[in-house]
Amino acid sequence: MTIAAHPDRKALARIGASVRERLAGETCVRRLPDERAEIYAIDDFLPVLACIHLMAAIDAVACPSSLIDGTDWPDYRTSFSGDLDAMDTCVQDLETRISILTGIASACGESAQGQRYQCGQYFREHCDWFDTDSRYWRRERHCGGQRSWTAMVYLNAVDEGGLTDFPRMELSIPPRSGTLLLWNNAQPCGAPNPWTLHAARPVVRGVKYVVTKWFRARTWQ
Ligand SMILES: O=C(O)CCC(=O)C(=O)O
Ligand SMILES: [Fe+2]
Repeated sequence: MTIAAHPDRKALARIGASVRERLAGETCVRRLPDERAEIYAIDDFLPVLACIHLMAAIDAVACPSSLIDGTDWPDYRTSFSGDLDAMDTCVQDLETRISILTGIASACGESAQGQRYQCGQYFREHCDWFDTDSRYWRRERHCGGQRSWTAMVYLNAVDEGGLTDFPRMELSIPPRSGTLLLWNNAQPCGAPNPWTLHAARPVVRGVKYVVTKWFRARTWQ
């Protein structure tokens, strides 16, 4: 596919530039050391009490995780997950913090999804951007289109394992309570960025909790 042909490319290039500019002015934000993808970490993004509340909220909704393409590959994503209550004030506070930081309208974000990995559980290598040649894209293109940025907050530290790896760049991020990881799923030109391939490695000791917000190029519905 030529660069110009990627769906939502112009919107993604515009969103990328405005988030980049905004983050550049934030001293608390550190960019991970690889030019091939824009990945940022912000420590102490969420207070401990909010993390504790959100872990309990995840326990209340967690069911075996599914995959966006609707396939049932039992070994691909073994975690438990669920959409968090949009009326929960902690969830709203998290969403507001992310929108203030990034400047991306909350309306472009999918429901906040909580995820729990128990011992041995993982999420194998995947990209968060959509494969626009797939069947599921016929549905997703009408629901806000391509994914722009991913914002994921770790709610706790894990005794062993549970790292988020970007294997194509040899980056490894250990979970830490309250740290936000933020990455652009697109390249500066707005085409999907294959370097953003990532995985949640198996938890070896402990339990891991995260909340993920995936943003779209347009309003999510
Ligand atoms: O749990 C992780 O470290 C990664 C989760 C993830 O890839 C996602 O929510 O899209
Ligand atoms: Fe992901």
